[in-house]
Amino acid sequence: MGSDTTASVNSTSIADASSETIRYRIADRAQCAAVDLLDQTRLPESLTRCVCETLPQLHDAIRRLVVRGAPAIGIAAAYGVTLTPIESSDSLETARTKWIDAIEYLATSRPTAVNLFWALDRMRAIVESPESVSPELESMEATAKGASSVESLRVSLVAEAIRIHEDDRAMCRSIGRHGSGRLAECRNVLTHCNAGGLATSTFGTALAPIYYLHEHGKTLHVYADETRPLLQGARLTAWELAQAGVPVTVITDSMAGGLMRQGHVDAIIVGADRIAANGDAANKIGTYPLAVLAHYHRIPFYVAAPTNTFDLALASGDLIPIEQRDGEEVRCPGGPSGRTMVPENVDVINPAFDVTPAELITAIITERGVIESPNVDKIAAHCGSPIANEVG
Ligand SMILES: CSC[C@H]1O[C@H](OP(=O)(O)O)[C@H](O)[C@@H]1O
Repeated sequence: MGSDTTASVNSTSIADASSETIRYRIADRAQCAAVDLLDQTRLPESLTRCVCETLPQLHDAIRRLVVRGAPAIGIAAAYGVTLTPIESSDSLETARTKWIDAIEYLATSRPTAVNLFWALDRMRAIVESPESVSPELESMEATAKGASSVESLRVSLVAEAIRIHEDDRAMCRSIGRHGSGRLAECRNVLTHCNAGGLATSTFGTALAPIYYLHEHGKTLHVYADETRPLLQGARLTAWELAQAGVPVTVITDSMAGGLMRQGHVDAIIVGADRIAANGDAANKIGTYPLAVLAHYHRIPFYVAAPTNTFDLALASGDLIPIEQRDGEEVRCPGGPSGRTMVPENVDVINPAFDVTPAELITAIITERGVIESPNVDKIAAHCGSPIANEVG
């Protein structure tokens, strides 16, 4: 294998303590590229890297939440496409077929976060676009010289994956800027699961306004729901906020309502995995009850997400596919080595997400601005796309 050149995205912001969530390594001719992931299943006890060199390794890493968070799995999957084994003898047509097969395989890793499919669609567009192959490489002379149209297309795919990564960095910072005005007067903000730098390229979505304000001298206190069963809030949000010097208190999910009733929560901000055309938002299980409690207690409830989290083909949140995960995650909260907390002959269910109706969302904060009281017309205008067909 040639000498490795780690093409990581350089860290610049305070949230970048975790921005090394995803790194990409390019070897000579990229026949041995690798996607280098911070293994989020090992946080907060250890900082362990999981280096994926094959499609099955990357698929498994997404499936096991080694890398997780809607934008982060999109970025990882985009890089994952370039891990596709292409033989030097492959024709352009054969290579294109292998890349499309890889895209369709990676699309089976998790069903809910639309960012995964959005990123894979961007990669598919490169594979299928004639412009992705340098015209001069199409000539017989270039091929005779050893240049390869397959090589040209592979380079275009790597470039697109890096662009997806870089675009996400810019989107997260914009979300931070747009959301900061909503939280600037708050003292205590509650969040659920992890929608920070670990869930994105860096800086996060729900945590972005908090990091932005912290960078500009206004530091909030954050209540982090532990977020059962996988505890992304306790393990990941608390870790990255503490790394960034933002005061954070972990609470059990069941404590949130009491804190709101006592007046200890000034606002709630969460991420999203998929937002339907009418503004209904799917997010980590336990988000919907927070929205209901916030509505009852008249506390602002914000969803922060880039516009590539909107799925305008779905008219309502009832149509969002909800990932059903292994019940073992509920039975053994400490993981395979932990104690079983549920009697063997008792059933469990483990939906990874729930859906919050748009009417419970005060505003959706994106990289383009803020959608107040979201509805289908405002979202279509905001995203600049045709309105989804009204069904159901
Ligand atoms: C910035 S998207 C974060 C979003 O993704 C999380 O789900 P998971 O940890 O299963 O990937 C959760 O819903 C977060 O809000």
